[in-house]
Amino acid sequence: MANDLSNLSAQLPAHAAGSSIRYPHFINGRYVESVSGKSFENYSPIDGALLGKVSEGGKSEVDAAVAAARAALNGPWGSMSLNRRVELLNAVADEINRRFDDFLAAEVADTGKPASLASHIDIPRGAANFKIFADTIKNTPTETFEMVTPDGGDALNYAVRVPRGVIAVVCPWNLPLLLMTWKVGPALACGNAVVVKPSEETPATATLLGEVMNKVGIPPGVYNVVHGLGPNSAGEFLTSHPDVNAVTFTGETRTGTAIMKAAANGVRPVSFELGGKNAGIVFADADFDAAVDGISRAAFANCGQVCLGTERVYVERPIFDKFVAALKTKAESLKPGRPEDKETGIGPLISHEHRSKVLSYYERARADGATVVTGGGIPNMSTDLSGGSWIQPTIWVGLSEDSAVIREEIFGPCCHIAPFDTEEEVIARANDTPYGLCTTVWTSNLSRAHRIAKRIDVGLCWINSWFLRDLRTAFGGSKQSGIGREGGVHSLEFYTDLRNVCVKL
Ligand SMILES: NC(=O)C1=CN([C@@H]2O[C@H](COP(=O)(O)OP(=O)(O)OC[C@H]3O[C@@H](n4cnc5c(N)ncnc54)[C@H](O)[C@@H]3O)[C@@H](O)[C@H]2O)C=CC1
Ligand SMILES: O=C(O)/C=C/C=C(\O)C(=O)O
Repeated sequence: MANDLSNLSAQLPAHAAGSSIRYPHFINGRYVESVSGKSFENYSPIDGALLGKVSEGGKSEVDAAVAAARAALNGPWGSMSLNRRVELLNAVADEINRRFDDFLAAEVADTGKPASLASHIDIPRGAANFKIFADTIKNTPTETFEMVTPDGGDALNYAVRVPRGVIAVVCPWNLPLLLMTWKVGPALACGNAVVVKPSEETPATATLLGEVMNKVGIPPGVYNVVHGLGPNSAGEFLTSHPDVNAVTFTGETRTGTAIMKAAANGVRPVSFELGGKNAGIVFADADFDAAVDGISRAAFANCGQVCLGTERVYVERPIFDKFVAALKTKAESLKPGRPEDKETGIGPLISHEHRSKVLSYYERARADGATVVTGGGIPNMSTDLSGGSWIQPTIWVGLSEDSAVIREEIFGPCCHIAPFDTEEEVIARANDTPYGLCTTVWTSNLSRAHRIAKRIDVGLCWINSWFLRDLRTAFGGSKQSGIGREGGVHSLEFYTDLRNVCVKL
């Protein structure tokens, strides 16, 4: 039996002193190790130190978690009133806020991101994701239709939402708490039970959330966490488990393809938010400073590890040189450093493996003839941080549109900037990608902004902004960037079945 996780928050700050954390599964309200005793190591992106050992789940753990979820649905959770469920989810949000510092420490230990970023975005959103869907499920009506029956009588149709059942929640490592709760919040609000498979890189916050669930009185089995890897491991076993009713996933398009095949067995619905190669478009009439600031965030925030990020920037020719120079200044002002330091402007990548991938694109850009405006390599770090997966924010110009650097998702702090001359041309270039997640357009001409929004093939179009989120709105990607929309009532569409009841009067 693993240590119970009241120890996790106590252990995380102790990382500096060299202690090792255990990350157990959370199944049926209890922290447990794998039956096999297997585990894998988890390293700090900051300095490469061993953070701890994560239990490696297999078929037994997935079976146990799915069975616990099913039992909860057949037991107290399934019969709980909507009001009580909503009360409990609000209590989860309050408890995350009460333990804000513990979640912050866990998220920062996992990802190495600046604490200033996590405390503004990741942790507040972790709590908000429970509150918003508690509100949504309580306040969203369903349809009713009166009808005349063939015999001239009356009938009344009304729809009721019923939970889908056991939901598999497969998560990535870039925004671990935010993205996991973006799925768990609505899934539970709709009355489902979940089995979460966190990314192998970021086990902490999903594990810690188990404590919160127990503390506020969520019944055992409603929220389960099984750690492990993807293929031939917990991820694959979970998504192909016959008693899972639906799968929600955020991550790479290739992984989405594998999960979709697994979900096809048993015809289970999927909700996918996948990769992107998003374009940023800046017109000469834009508020220049706001555009530079917005594109800088879109390219470099979270060390470029945001699926909504911008790796292709198109700038109208009259301001091209000035824009490149200004973005260079921004990139060079982002100082890498310890998450807790106030001056830290950029964290490390998630792992050395991911850094090798990003660096391979940095090499590729050079080979394809790019001019490196800034960056292009690994920054000099102090000895204590030299084992981390640090990388320089990087800007290129001069690549042709068929370079892999322009076409493939890199998921690092980098962008290519190209000049454009006409609206027509830039729309065509922005749309020339198999992806369709989002775009960010900067202009003071609102007619043009609306025209572009209509013609860009994306799920999300930000005008004079980026990553401005209203959680009631539809969120998701077009083309190979995803299937379905979540957010507000759209999440209810995925996490419930709508049952029509027809009453002959
Ligand atoms: N939000 C996004 O769009 C993200 C994109 N990425 C991109 O994906 C690349 C690979 O990163 P990964 O962490 O390996 O992403 P991934 O998409 O392979 O993994 C995400 C999650 O899926 C699980 N998984 C992997 N294969 C699976 C399978 N066959 N069945 C079920 N679950 C499976 C993983 O264990 C993890 O929990 C990165 O280099 C980055 O470019 C990574 C993270 C987030
Ligand atoms: O829901 C949000 O606000 C953010 C979502 C971001 C991703 O899905 C991502 O970076 O993978």
